[in-house]
Amino acid sequence: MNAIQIKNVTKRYHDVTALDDVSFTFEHGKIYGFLGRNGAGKSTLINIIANRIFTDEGEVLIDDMPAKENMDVHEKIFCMSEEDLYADGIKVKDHFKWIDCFYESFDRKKAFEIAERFGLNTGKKFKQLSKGYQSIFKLTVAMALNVPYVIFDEPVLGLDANHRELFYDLLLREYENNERTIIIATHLIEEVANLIEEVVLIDKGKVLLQESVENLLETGYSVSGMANNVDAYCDGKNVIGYDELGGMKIAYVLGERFPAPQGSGVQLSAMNLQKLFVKLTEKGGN
Ligand SMILES: Nc1ncnc2c1ncn2[C@@H]1O[C@H](COP(=O)(O)OP(=O)(O)OP(=O)(O)O)[C@@H](O)[C@H]1O
Repeated sequence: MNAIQIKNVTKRYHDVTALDDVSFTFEHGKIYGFLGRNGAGKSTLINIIANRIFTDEGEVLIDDMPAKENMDVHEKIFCMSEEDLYADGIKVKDHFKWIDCFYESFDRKKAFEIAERFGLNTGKKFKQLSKGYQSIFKLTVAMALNVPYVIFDEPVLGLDANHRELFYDLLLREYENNERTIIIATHLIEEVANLIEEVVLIDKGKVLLQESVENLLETGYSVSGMANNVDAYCDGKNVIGYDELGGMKIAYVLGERFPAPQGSGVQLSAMNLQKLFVKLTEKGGN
């Protein structure tokens, strides 16, 4: 109950298997980072959850109801993505008016407040907005909808650094006031590292890892020093990757962090989320 369950979902495009028997759950009331390299299958899964495309095998359940062509489910979920679903010639404020007519859960007052925070001119037509402001408009709509499940597919494309920070800040505040499930698919991992509670990492159509950020950061660390010292310390440990420069080596390790013995010649440091992601998914893109 109260979750998005992905059950044995497979999706193929001709000879490409975009999703390969994927099963996991987005629980209610958490902020997720949905991560993966280019072509990993993120948008495919998001589009399936949002009912824009269908699975070849398996199904998606939202609050225990099949998501496929189900209006009751439709009202619980909103997906903000790069695709332009808004008519070019309509002013932002009129878009708000129309959305208000179609979505019971749309808070028009909040939409205008958010627009003002971003400096979005609601008197402009959609096509007159810059790329960044078109994204801001779509974010504003997503944030002003009081639905239990909100999915952002690459939400900050085209936003400058100030607007990206404002978006993360507003999202967190919104979440604190109104707990719901927020799923953010992004490549800007470090930017969302402080925002997200749990990571789902997808790689070549399969789930590679689902873990809380806290656990990940606790169990991931790097070991640096002369190559032979690093190798000696890492013997028997779960090393997920290396960087090497001259005789120096850095090993990236997952697991319990045992203090380096005196004289071992290695230094242990925390590993950030982006490094962890890069090392886990390093072996070839699509
Ligand atoms: N309409 C389509 N027709 C054919 N192949 C497709 C189609 N959509 C996606 N694919 C393929 O499915 C795989 C997964 O693509 P998807 O867009 O889901 O990845 P993604 O993780 O969202 O990538 P990115 O981060 O680059 O947006 C890729 O190999 C892609 O080329």
